[in-house]
Amino acid sequence: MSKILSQKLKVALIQFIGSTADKSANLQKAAALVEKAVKDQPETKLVVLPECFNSPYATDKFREYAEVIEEDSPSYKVLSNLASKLKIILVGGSIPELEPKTNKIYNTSMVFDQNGALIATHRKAHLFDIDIPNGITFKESDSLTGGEKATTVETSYGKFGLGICYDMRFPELAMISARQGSFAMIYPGAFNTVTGPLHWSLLARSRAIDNQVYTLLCSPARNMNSDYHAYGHSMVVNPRGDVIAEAGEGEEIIYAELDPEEIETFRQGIPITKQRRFDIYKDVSK
Ligand SMILES: NC(=O)CC(=O)C(=O)O
Repeated sequence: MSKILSQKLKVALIQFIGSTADKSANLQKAAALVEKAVKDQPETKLVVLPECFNSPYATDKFREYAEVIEEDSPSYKVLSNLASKLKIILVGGSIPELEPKTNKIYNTSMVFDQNGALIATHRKAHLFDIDIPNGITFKESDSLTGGEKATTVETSYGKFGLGICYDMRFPELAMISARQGSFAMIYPGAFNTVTGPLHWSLLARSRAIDNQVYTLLCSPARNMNSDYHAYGHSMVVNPRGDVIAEAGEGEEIIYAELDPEEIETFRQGIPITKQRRFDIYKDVSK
């Protein structure tokens, strides 16, 4: 049987502050760090950037920083060039996207392959509208529109599912991708100092063990000069639910090796992927 991940895959998650007011400086910094990640550990083949990696994470700023997704838009150009120059799969965190036909704004992740081709986009499907008394109030739907699809990305190594931040609270997206044969779920995400300690690691581990896949969460580093204080703690969780790499709160690049044997071994030991009772819950399994 062919493996869902074709070979061992070294990944890097770039946790950094890209939320300053100067978008082009944020973009240049992201590019420099992606180059550094691959230079420091040349076997790295997949790199992930954080949610809103080149703009403030603020509902009143999304429109100002938004880009149309097309070949000559600034983020597209930089990410595509990096991916082809470094011969990596690049999960470009997310950016505010302007859809020119409807004038709507989305929170969108672009993924590029080793040739610099855009192979997927995912629009954050579940908007972060929450109100925790004495905690945090945030309403992405003040300026954003939610995406309409689950996203599974096909690469030369195998498939992975892609969600953005709040999407990870909804197990269905991960379940759909895992059942399509994904080896990992990747979530650029910016939890905060209220919800991060509560749920970040728990959700990463839950999505991993629900589906026996790797889970990769890539956060911005904490910026105390911005209004939104990202949690940090970018992490990689293996299919058994162990955190195998974790950042602190500051700027940091973390690495991990994803191993197809590990997926197979965990799945053989606890064979939930073969024990599903679709006769009972077929209505939620598609
Ligand atoms: N920022 C988000 O989209 C989600 C988040 O912070 C949370 O779910 O908590």
